[in-house]
Amino acid sequence: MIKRTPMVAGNWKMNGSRSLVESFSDTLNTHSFKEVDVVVCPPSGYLSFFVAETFDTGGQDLSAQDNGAHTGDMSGTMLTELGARYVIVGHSERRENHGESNELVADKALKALDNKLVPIICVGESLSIREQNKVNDFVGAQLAAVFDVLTTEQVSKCVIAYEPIWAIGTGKTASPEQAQEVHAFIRETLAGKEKSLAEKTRVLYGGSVKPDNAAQLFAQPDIDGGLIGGASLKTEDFIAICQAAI
Ligand SMILES: O=C(CO)COP(=O)(O)O
Repeated sequence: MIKRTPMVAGNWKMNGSRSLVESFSDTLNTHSFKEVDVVVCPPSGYLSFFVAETFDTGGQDLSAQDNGAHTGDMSGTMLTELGARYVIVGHSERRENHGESNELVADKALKALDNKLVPIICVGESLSIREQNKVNDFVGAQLAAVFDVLTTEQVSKCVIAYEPIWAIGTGKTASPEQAQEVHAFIRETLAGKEKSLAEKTRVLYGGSVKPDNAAQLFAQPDIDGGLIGGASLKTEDFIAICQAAI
């Protein structure tokens, strides 16, 4: 049985400030996170202001292209040069607000790997999909698109994040049982490709994770940590969530 190191990643979305980056770095660096991998994903313009000693940084998106006439986009190489080790791909806000398809998300994951970045691939359903009892079909299709582009070996280098859209920023967390059910499905899907892939791959939960619900969620057998939005902007809350993952 392979032991997976838990992971907590903060997604600042389009929030924060230079002074928050500085105070965040100072406080986080006084903690040693030995048994949990801690990642902060700020808006990319802030990446180089981080002094990250006890944690890593990541981008929130990258282009599927290497360079060229793509105004406003950021390449994997650029993120790497700014010190990022991870990058979120396929967040539901990008899928919805920027029309990103399952196929484009898979291409972005591949581009991240090409640039030695660890992709955190987000999947998750809307409330209407859940109400139609189609969660597994929907999440299964999102994962299938990844397997169309990435080899099993490449998927083993990724992190998956299950983020039900109805739980993002709503204060409506999935219950530990609801989250575990989908995490188990994701792990079965990975096992369908290769047993060791399911054992190795970290699957995070995201959606209204707070210090008071994190421990219960992270205690589920198939939940390896969290992708945190709002609470990742409050240093003490974020640290408490990181500690709940150990
Ligand atoms: O979207 C999320 C992280 O990527 C979750 O956001 P909240 O934690 O604010 O619900």
